[in-house]
Amino acid sequence: MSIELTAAPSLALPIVRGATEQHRLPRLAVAGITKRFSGHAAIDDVTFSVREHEFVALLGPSGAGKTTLFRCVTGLIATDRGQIRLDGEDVSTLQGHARRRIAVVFQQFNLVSRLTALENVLAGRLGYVPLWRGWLRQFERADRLLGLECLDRVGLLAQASQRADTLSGGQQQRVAIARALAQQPSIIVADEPVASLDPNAGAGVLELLREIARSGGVAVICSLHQVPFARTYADRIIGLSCGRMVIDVPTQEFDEAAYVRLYGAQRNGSLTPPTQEGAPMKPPAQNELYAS
Ligand SMILES: Nc1ncnc2c1ncn2[C@@H]1O[C@H](COP(=O)(O)OP(=O)(O)OP(=O)(O)O)[C@@H](O)[C@H]1O
Repeated sequence: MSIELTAAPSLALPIVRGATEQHRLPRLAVAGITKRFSGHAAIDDVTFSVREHEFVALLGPSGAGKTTLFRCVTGLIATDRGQIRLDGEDVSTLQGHARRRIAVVFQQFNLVSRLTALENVLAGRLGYVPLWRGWLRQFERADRLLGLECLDRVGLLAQASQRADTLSGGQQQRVAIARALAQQPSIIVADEPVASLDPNAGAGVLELLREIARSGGVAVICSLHQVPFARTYADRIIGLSCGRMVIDVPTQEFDEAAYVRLYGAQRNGSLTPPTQEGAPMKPPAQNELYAS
């Protein structure tokens, strides 16, 4: 298929090489947020930021508060205390288009199975077109071209007219990422995006998210249960335990002590222990990627 992309709003942004941490703009800034359910703090005084071009992995045991944190960040639930800013704006005040700058990728893809890959991607444009156009699925040419560009970006241009429910799990998650890109987001919040995928498809999806962060101005924060995946793909690792943020380090500094702080003592010996306390661990071997 040959397409002319010049009419569509472009996703192509220059790769920033050599840009230091200080030069990168904070996309998401979370300051001292707390969320309680029936008096119990699911997240407690959490502070961190995610900068443009950054891929941050959020780790933590079950019940640590990862989903609650994401629900606060995406505005699905209100916090009891603290502030969340997107590109400097208070998230709780964002309306319409501005709210679409936070895109979410779910574990279960959340595609409409009877629609094509392209139609699913165009759902990412719904906040940008008049309501009646969305209902009738009558999108402008520029939106359709943008949708195709997004599918091309995730390697699925050839599947544009294929029904979503005929795609593999890995392909469906790529369509979901293309839909997120169609929102032209400042940040992509990915809630366990590889939990339903086999190791190779999962690695492909994380590689794609990392590439999106690096080559565009988009920031990515991604919760994971696979520590080796986080160590392979993330620029930075933050960790929640019992609702509190206990780790916020560049990935190469995520050592044995950090692992134990988050999860307690290792039971399966899947991560190579450091030679001395606090020393960085070796990058994981391919067969370790799904070990923990
Ligand atoms: N709507 C709710 N009402 C009451 N308690 C809740 C609610 N949502 C979350 N919680 C509680 O908040 C805590 C954190 O839950 P959360 O789902 O955020 O953890 P998680 O780290 O995402 O877990 P997992 O990795 O298993 O998905 C848990 O104790 C949970 O029971």
